[in-house]
Amino acid sequence: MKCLSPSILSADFANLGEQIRVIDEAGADYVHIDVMDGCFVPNISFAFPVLKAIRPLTERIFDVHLMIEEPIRYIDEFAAAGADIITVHAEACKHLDRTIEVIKEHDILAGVALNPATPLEAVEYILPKVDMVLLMTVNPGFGGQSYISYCTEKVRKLKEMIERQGLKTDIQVDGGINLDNVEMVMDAGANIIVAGSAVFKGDVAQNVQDFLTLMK
Ligand SMILES: O=C(CO)[C@@H](O)[C@H](O)COP(=O)(O)O
Ligand SMILES: [Fe+2]
Repeated sequence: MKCLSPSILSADFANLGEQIRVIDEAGADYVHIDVMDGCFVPNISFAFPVLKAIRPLTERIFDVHLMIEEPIRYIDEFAAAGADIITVHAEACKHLDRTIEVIKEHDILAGVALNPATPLEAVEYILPKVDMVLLMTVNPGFGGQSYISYCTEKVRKLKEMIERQGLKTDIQVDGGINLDNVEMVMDAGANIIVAGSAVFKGDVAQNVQDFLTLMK
């Protein structure tokens, strides 16, 4: 199944509720929520109060990407705030397996994210326990950056690793995805597409529809 997950990091925060309504009505499957702590990444975004405020506005899947050190400390709160998927960075967890177990205790989906330069071996043993692997295709921390080209090969290799293990794990790509490269990453094996600036710059509803057309 292919899904579009617009990243609200690039939304107009003064009109966040309205922008969520627009992506929902235009047919976006997920809402990608980037949480940054100023420690794991050199930027700070938002957390529980924002999730709680927007949760009643849409029934779309809340796809929460935690760019925070030791996320195990906050899983319960993100689950209570309405997350449907919680993705943690392998690089940020001292005990990745335990962190995934804690997410699963909430009966929600668990994802593991890797920075561009982190080898795929970091997820090899945890793959059977996770629902999704998020491959960062830019260095995490900011929207609006350019896609790192070596990541296409990484998506392909991850797809092979998943198939070798007989799994159907989702592959999410995140960073620098636009209408010009979305087909390339899907051909490589990605099926959950995050797009921030490419959705929220210009006509948001039209951008969502254009992505969905290419993703059919
Ligand atoms: O996690 C992140 C950045 O750290 C992303 O989700 C970005 O928010 C994607 O934005 P674009 O690269 O699509 O503009
Ligand atoms: Fe993200």
